[in-house]
Amino acid sequence: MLSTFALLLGDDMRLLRRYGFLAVIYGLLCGGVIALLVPVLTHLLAGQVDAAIAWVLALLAGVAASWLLRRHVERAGVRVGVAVLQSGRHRLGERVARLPVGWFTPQNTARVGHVVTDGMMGIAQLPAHVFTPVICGVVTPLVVIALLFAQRGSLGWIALLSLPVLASVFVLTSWIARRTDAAFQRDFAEASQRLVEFAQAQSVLRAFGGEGGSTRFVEQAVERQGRSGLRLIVLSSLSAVFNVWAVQCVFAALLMVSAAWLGDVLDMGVAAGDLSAVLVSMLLVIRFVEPLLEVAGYAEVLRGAGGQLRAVRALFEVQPLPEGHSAKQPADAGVELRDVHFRYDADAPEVLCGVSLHVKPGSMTALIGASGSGKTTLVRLMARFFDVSAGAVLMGGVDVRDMREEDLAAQVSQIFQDNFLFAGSIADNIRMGRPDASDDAFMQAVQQSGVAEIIGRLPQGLDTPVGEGGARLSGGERQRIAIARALIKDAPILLVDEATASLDAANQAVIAQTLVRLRGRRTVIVIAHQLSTVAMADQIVVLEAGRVLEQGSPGQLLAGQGRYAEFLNQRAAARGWRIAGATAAGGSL
Ligand SMILES: Nc1ncnc2c1ncn2[C@@H]1O[C@H](COP(=O)(O)OP(=O)(O)OP(=O)(O)O)[C@@H](O)[C@H]1O
Repeated sequence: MLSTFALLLGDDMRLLRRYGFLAVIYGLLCGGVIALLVPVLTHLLAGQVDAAIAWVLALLAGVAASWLLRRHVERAGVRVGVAVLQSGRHRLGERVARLPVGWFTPQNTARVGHVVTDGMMGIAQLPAHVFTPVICGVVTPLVVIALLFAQRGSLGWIALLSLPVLASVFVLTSWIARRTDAAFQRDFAEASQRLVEFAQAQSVLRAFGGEGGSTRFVEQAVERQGRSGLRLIVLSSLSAVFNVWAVQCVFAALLMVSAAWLGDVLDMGVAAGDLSAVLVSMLLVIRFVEPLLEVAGYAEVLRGAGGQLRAVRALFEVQPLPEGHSAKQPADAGVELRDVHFRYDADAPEVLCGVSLHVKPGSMTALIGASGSGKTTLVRLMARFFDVSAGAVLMGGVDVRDMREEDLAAQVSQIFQDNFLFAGSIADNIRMGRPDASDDAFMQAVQQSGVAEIIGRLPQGLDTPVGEGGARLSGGERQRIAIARALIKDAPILLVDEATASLDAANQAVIAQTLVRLRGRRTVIVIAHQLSTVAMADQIVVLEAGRVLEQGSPGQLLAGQGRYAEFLNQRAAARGWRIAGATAAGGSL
């Protein structure tokens, strides 16, 4: 717990240390106030009112001091909370910003969102609202134990020995509840995923009358979530009951010993002084148990907080890509892959198995291959979304792992399928490609990308807000803005995923024109889906199951009568089946 706070707070950890120190002092002071009750009660029970007055005054001073200190503790706790929300979020943000781009899957992005919002808020509230009663609930009983020892050894021993027993019970119950909670969170996430999937797939389900199967999956997931939710409720309430019950057992044991002592005093007619000692001890027993009951009540909250802290810690534990520090600049806009191997996870199969490739500066390379052959992975490695498992990716002769992030970013621009837009205006999103671009360069990118046609239709033109993630625009419009952003960046190497699935015919044409325009002026590496694109490439690379099957100019590959030629022949044979007007040059792969 503390180590996660240290990760979040950094230098501000001193605030937590100060808060902890004050909370311990406050717990000791509360114990001190209880200690003052002993002489007050002893004198009052003995009828020595005058002697009691000084102690009563000391007691009142102690109560006032602890009230004042409590305010300080609370303020210190709030300061820690504010530091968690400010520097903690900042530190987490810095960490997340250094993670590999490829790590940002929808699942991981949702994780970050959850941690930064609910998780951090929950953690920020811990010091002020949870830690203070818990720290006092541990420190104050320690003082009371010393007082009990002074009153009667047996009571002191029972109280002292009860602490490790209670700690074990709390740890055991929270371990059981934590395991059940983990199962519930897993089933909850799965049920939510199924429900979202079900909602998103409505058009398909209704068109194909396939609701039955999908509803069954949703129902099964919701049923599983219901079962694990019920188990969690039962076990967590049982844990809470068991914790309180354990404290009550300690209370019962202390009361029994006190009652036996009282019986001895009454039976044996010992001096009245002993009777007041028994009564004072009984009061101490009550003051010993009270804070422990409070701690038992917080066990569930602490367990929940533990989950949030673990989620934060897990984010800090994701390893960022090592930073490159070489000041060596790429010699040209060439790209080279040297015997590249890659797997997404250590225990996953290899997705790329020894790919070697040389892309000349200013040339155009078309990557083609069946779905899953590794085309997207290959261009992701060029943009250093991940690092290769073995081999090397070089830009202008420099290994991308040695390049500073800004140098690599300046070298490469991308037009991929999952283009993200920020919640600014269309102009903001385009200018992001190169904030210092001239107005001429900006307008050129707007024209060339087809954005001019979009803004002509919108009353606010370039100032139209795109909404969160570009939600107010169509997929095609988002794509054009992303193309404009890539064009304005003017990086020497352009990586393009010509994914036809997400492009309408007009946008396909925009991409095609962009490629034609840039051919020979920039190094273009394109995951090609259009035959026209493949035909104009200087080099075609055919991938199959993570290996380069064929590589060469369109003419060479055709002459080689390999997979590419086979594919073109199949296309030619099938052309008779195609709707009039579709030519090889206009078909899609
Ligand atoms: N983020 C990921 N985590 C784990 N495996 C992945 C991930 N992305 C892709 N893969 C796997 O890597 C392999 C290659 O995928 P890749 O997307 O590179 O192929 P592709 O040729 O681009 O396919 P497509 O044309 O369908 O986009 C596939 O088996 C895929 O399941």
